[in-house]
Amino acid sequence: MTHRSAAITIGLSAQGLGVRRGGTTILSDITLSLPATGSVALIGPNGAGKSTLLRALAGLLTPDHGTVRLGDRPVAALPAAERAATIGFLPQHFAPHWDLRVADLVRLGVERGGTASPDGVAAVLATHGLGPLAQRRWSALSGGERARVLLAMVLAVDPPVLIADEPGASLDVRHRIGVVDGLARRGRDRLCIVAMHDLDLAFRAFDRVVLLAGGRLAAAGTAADLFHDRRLDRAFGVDFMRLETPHGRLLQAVARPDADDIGSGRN
Ligand SMILES: Nc1ncnc2c1ncn2[C@@H]1O[C@H](COP(=O)(O)OP(=O)(O)OP(=O)(O)O)[C@@H](O)[C@H]1O
Repeated sequence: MTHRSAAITIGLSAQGLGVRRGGTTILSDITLSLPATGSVALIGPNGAGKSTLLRALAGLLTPDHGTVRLGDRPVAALPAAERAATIGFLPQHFAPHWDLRVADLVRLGVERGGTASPDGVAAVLATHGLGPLAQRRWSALSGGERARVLLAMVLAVDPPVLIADEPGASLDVRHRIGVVDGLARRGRDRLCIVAMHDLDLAFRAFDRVVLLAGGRLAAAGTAADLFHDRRLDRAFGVDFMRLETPHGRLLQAVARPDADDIGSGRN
């Protein structure tokens, strides 16, 4: 039985989402509707609530208020197997229980996707340029190599909805562009939501941008529209110079004269 064909025709939405942890409000009144296909960059300053929102959208965290729905079905009510086949989640931090070899980790992903042949594993390794690392154990990988293995495992399932939390954070510039561009391209026939700090990549590669600030939805819209929105400057506490080039949109951040001196540790 496959859930993919049913899920791909429906979007993901949140109504009145609120999350509190340790007596603190982390997310407040988030209402958001995302289509069945498209690439969505989730941006916002440190601590804005991006990871928390992604985990709530993936059904990995139970909100204190509101509901997340896949189409018209609450994500919380989906059987675990159906949710896992429908919503892929790429966490910011991951450690496997066992110190497995790369090929075995990829096999786990391929098996979850329902194609457990050795060819399937080899193809996934080749697609992600992981052939040379196939026999390496997880503990012997660099941070960036681990991120690429994790991505290969999740993409092997080929879920109709993919949620990724800063997948490019530990990657060098070539791999970051390759991975994040690849995720954005999934938006042509899937829904792909990616939290990221690289604003240039967000505005160049993604259809839509969602801006979080202080646990609230500060703005959401097409990348073209939001690029010019001054709420960006307010959310990040800087002034952006906006450059539109043949290669994409670029934001050059300029510190405000009255800004706190974050690097000194005195703020
Ligand atoms: N279990 C918890 N208890 C208390 N506070 C928490 C808990 N989990 C997260 N927070 C706080 O909630 C806020 C949002 O965290 P979250 O990780 O969602 O932000 P983020 O936008 O992903 O940040 P970053 O860009 O730094 O990764 C932070 O201030 C964080 O310290």
